[in-house]
Amino acid sequence: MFGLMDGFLKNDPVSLQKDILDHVEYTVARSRFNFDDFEAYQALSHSVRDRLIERWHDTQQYFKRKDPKRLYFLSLEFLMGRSLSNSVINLGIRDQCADALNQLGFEFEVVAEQEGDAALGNGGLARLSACQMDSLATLDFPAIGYGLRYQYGLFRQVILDGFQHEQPDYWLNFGNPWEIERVHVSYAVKFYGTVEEEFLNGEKCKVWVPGEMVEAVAYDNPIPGYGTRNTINLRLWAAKPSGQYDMESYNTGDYINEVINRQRAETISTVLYPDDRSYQGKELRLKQQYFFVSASLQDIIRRFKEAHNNFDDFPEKVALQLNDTHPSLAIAEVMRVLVDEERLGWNRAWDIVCTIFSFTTHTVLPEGLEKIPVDLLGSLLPRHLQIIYEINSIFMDELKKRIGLDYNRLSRMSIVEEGAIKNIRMANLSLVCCHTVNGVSRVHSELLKTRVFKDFYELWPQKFQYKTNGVTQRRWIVVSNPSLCALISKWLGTEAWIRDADLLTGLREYAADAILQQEWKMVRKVNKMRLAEYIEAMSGVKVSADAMFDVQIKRIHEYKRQLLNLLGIIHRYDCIKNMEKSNRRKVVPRVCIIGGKAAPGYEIAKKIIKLCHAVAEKINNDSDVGDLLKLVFFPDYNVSVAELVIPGSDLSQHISTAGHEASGTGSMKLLMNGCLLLATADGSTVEIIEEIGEDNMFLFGAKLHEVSALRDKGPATKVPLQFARVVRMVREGYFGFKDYFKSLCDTLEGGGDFYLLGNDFGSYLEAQAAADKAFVDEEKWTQMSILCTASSGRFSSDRTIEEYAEKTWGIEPCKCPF
Ligand SMILES: CCc1ccc([C@H](C)CC(=O)N[C@@H]2O[C@H](CO)[C@@H](O)[C@H](O)[C@H]2O)cc1
Repeated sequence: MFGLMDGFLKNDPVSLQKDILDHVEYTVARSRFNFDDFEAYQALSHSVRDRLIERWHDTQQYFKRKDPKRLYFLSLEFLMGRSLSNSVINLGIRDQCADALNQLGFEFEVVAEQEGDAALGNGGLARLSACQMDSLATLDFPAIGYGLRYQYGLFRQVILDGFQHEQPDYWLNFGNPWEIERVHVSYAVKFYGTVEEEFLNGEKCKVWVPGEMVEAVAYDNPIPGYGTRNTINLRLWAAKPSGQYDMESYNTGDYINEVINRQRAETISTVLYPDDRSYQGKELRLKQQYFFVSASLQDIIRRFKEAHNNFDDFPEKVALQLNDTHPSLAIAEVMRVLVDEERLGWNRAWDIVCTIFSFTTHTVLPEGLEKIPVDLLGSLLPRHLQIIYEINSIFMDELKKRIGLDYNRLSRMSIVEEGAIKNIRMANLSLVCCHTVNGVSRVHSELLKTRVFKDFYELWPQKFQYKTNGVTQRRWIVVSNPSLCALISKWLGTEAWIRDADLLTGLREYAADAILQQEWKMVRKVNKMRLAEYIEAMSGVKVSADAMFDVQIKRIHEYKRQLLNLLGIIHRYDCIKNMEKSNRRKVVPRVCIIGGKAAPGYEIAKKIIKLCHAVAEKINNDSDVGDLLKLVFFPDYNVSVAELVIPGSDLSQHISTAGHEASGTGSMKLLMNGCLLLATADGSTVEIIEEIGEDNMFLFGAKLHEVSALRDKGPATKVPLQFARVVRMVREGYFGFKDYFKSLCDTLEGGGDFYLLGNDFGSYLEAQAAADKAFVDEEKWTQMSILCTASSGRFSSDRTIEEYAEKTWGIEPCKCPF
């Protein structure tokens, strides 16, 4: 087992014990003879942090010496969750830590629960970034992640009387042992001001005279690989008042205001924008985007210049990944630095920029593409607006040569959107500049080629690729489901699958093996009982671990159709109520679990959460139905809740209207844990079907190519009676709040139903009935469950990263030898 000896720090339980007690005394400053679970967590975390720092130093030193081409992953969101368990597992010292704690009278699991989530992101995109950092480290790639160190992460969801309330997530309240403040790594970031023309050695050049300066200070978060010494860096920027003092105001004795003004600077990195739908074109959001882009690029160019003095080498040493359009101001920023500061000349600068940038979009809907009002950009970043105009006019000229004067197409492709409000289309800027553009599943990329970016695909087909998302099996099996992890290793006779998920296919031959089935069922039962305990503690609802645990856990969105799930539950309840008592023994008991946050301003999504509670209130207190059906809403769904729910899930729902989910990654985590999927053929589910076969999952609903025709049919679409009935039950107040739910019902009837819930309701109920039928055949179900895990290897983020490294970034592993 690796990890016995780290650098200077030893990893045997006695050494760990000593380090923990030293940190209790000297870091946490509590008596080593009297400290509680939280202080034990702090002390252990600092002991693990020390070991991360050793590996981090060795890795960075080695990268410095080898000077490989590096990947710089720019993302405004990283949903890291907890770090303790993941770190000790990737360092290979979990058991030693548990032993050390035990000897001090503490339980590892209890201590690990003390940690709060680092929730610096909204949902899919943010968690994907975190999974990809784990794979980049494990595969020894020389990479750095850059982002923002929000003081407030994604809001805490508090449910009062069934309504979502948002509470600030001040996650740094008790400090954060997993970050290292780098006071010496800081850069000034400029805003506002004007652009002057000056002559420098006879040449005209542009000089940006800023109106405001803010300091960006680095906080480093070591990211350990699994089974390797490589530990890479996630560098997050925090805004601090800049050092420059406005002496003027001091003279006037207006000191207080001066301090308050300077304090304002810090607001830039204060809070994460919690709305993962569209862009509100808010100035603070734009300031956040430019702040982290400018600091990151200053850091990247400083590192490059330490070893190079010719920018022609830049593309050989630097690959810049734009995680959606949020960081795409980086394109204009590199141009500004290379043209205005490094004086490289426009064309040479543009050639470099077009060689270093690649772009991933995570959005399907054109209206989800980011646009920045020209006025806003012009006042905050006047030089960047000039540069984007220049990029666009050159592009438009080239385009006219290529496609002639097709004004509709020219205006569709223009980076500048004319109209009442002129906007900059950040996706178009990214498409014009980046050498590679990809969607996050095969279906998604087809939609980009045929719809969203059709014009650009026809112009530059070679730029378009797809990289189907993945998730890390380290966090989503080894950390969150240790008993399943041990069982898999036992039957495969190796732990190599933890670094090579394709080896999971080795389970296929044992899928019908009675002994494995027995052990598999046992592992799942224990995880379900743990989940049942949590449900009772959290909601007071007693659930039976023998029931089918049916889960839908993801952000609340109309296109993800949590409402379809709820209408299905109402139908199931209604059927049970109207069923002969004698027939009830044929009913498959269900515990329905729904979890997810709604963007604070997203009213319809909030009504869906309320309806879920109203329906639960009715069903869970109906002794007539008893254990046959329970509905539980999991409040404050986050990474840690997912780690608890996923191992105990029998069936999971991924029921978005076809053509709306770019990929989906929750499905992959559940698949890895042997949970069966009830799904539409959307996003990455299409590739999951190919891996595990239609007969190992429950499919339903309109196919992608059918959706637009069905929409055009509108009110003519025939909806099953059951659908009209359950909608009427809600509309007529069967669950109360009649007026409050009216607008929700209106989205489904009278020609509405944009997401085709009515059209898909029939096949949805059939799929649910098929799941019931399969569940009672334990052998069959367990076989299907084993095959899900066995076929999940392709959906490891290791495969995703290897594809990016080879086909987009052109980077090679750089494994730290010692
Ligand atoms: C605040 C604005 C904003 C807007 C969109 C977003 C993200 C792009 C939304 C998102 O998370 N998209 C999801 O990305 C996942 C990872 O690729 C996919 O699996 C999901 O299908 C997609 O919805 C974040 C923030």
